[in-house]
Amino acid sequence: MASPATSVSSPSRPSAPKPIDVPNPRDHLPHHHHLQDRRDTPRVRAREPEGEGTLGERTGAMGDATARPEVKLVTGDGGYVLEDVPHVSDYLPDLPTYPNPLQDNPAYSVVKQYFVNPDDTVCQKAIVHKNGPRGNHFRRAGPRQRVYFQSDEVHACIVTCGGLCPGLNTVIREIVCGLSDMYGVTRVLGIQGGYRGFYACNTIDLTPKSVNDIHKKGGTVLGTSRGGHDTTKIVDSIQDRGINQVYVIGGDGTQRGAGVIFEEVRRRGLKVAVAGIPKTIDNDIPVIDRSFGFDTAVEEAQRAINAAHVEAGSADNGIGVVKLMGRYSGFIAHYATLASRDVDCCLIPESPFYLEGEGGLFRYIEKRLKENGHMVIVVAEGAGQKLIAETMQSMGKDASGNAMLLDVGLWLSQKIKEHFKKIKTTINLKYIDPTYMIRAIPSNASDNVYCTLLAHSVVHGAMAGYTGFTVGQVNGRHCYIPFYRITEKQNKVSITDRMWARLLSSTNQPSFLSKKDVEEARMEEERTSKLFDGPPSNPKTEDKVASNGYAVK
Ligand SMILES: Nc1ncnc2c1ncn2[C@@H]1O[C@H](COP(=O)(O)OP(=O)(O)O)[C@@H](O)[C@H]1O
Ligand SMILES: O=P(O)(O)OC[C@H]1O[C@](O)(COP(=O)(O)O)[C@@H](O)[C@@H]1O
Ligand SMILES: [Mg+2]
Repeated sequence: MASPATSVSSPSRPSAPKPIDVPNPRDHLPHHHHLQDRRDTPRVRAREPEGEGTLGERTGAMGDATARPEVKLVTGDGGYVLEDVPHVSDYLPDLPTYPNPLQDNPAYSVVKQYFVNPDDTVCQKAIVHKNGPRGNHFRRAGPRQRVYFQSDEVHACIVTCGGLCPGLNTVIREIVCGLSDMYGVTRVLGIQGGYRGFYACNTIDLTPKSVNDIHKKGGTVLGTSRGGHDTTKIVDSIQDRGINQVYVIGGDGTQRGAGVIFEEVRRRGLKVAVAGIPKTIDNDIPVIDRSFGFDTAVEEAQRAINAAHVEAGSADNGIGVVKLMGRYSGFIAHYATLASRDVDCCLIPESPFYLEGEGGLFRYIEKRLKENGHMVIVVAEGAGQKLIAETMQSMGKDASGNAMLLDVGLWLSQKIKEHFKKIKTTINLKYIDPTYMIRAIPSNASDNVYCTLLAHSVVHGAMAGYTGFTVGQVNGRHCYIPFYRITEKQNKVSITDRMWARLLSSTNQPSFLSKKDVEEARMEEERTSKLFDGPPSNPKTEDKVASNGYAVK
């Protein structure tokens, strides 16, 4: 503890707000054959609300940790937009750089072009039209020729927050091993018990030896928690311990928290890279292709669905009900249903359903039992919450402010039983709730590889001095995405796209939607996809409230 803080210019804490220039991202790029060599000199602009003064005036406001994040844009020809991430040199302009030690690494020496071209960016929209705009891009992840940290200068820490997810330990392992193997970093601290662990728990030293086997275990060796995000105490702890790279593994709430930490770090003028690795079993983080652990969870869900199918098929009028995770987004239920082909009906939060009458769930169950003698229903935990709330009291919020859900599985099972009793038909209903079983397991092989790549990408980014970013795979390529971009909205199953139609056609279930519902869903998806795929919305002007009640910056 209490080793000298790594703040660069003003070690005393908290330091005075520093003016922040909006830099040209080329300033910290080592090569010269990049953006500026194009015929079009790109323009860098920071977004801000109209009529709120000049750039200079705005930068003063950034000295406040509660200031809204700045959008760093580079524009080019053909509607090209790079939505860039912050860099430590944005607010500490004279930092020295060092050659990347990877260039002397025997394992990597055979790679033809190991360092990524600093001009490389990854497009968010894979599908474009001949005359359409090239659209939004993110900075490509990967090792840079020059780094902003010397190996023996790095003191990294890793924290895991929020719910469990397969692959957490793999990411921890690969950050530790990546830092060590690729950059010769030996000081990595594990923060125990989530965000509050920065100020209320012990820390552990993480070494390649101590993390060697952890990827074979479920959960997180660091422990996790909800709530407890106290920005000042967290950044004090970072400063007091002399930490200069913070790796934060967690979902949307965690990434919001990391964004706030980054703002405070920048306000204090600390040479600290704050980097996120998105974690969510629900796959509800936008922009990225999918979140790690999702594949494993879908695979594990198959076991529950199989059991439900066997049980249902072995009884007269057998009905298997399986509840799967998915608080606000039904991806696990959706993909587990598509993968299984044994499911007759899948209910998710995005698609409201009803029980009684024509086109309702009961009629459909009656029909399936008549046709087939048994059926399987998969229900995401967040489905039908409005319906249930008509008869039950809401359960309030958890420590992070997430809504605690009413048990749709039990409720639905009960309702189905009551209905068939009423129409004097005997059924055999078995309810299977594998909720925590699908997330408390180690990641499968494919997720392990995915976690490894994400961990290496985030390490390269932090070593290169990028900060205030989350690493993510977009259209198959890894890139650095500003925090606000992945927290401004949640990824949801689109009930008006082909993937959901595939499910409807495979289960043959009713859509439960009227024409008006579909129209409304379309309009809503169009509205949010503009926010999602188009040029960034302005986080300074549009305050939103996240589903967990925190203000979205
Ligand atoms: N807007 C926010 N600002 C700061 N911290 C937040 C915010 N939202 C959530 N957090 C913190 O992030 C952590 C994890 O959030 P939670 O919603 O439980 O899980 P997840 O990150 O998986 O979504 C908690 O410690 C919570 O206090
Ligand atoms: O019981 P817990 O730990 O609060 O977790 C339950 C919730 O965690 C999740 O698995 C994922 O939530 P997070 O991504 O916020 O961690 C939800 O599907 C589920 O509702
Ligand atoms: Mg969450």
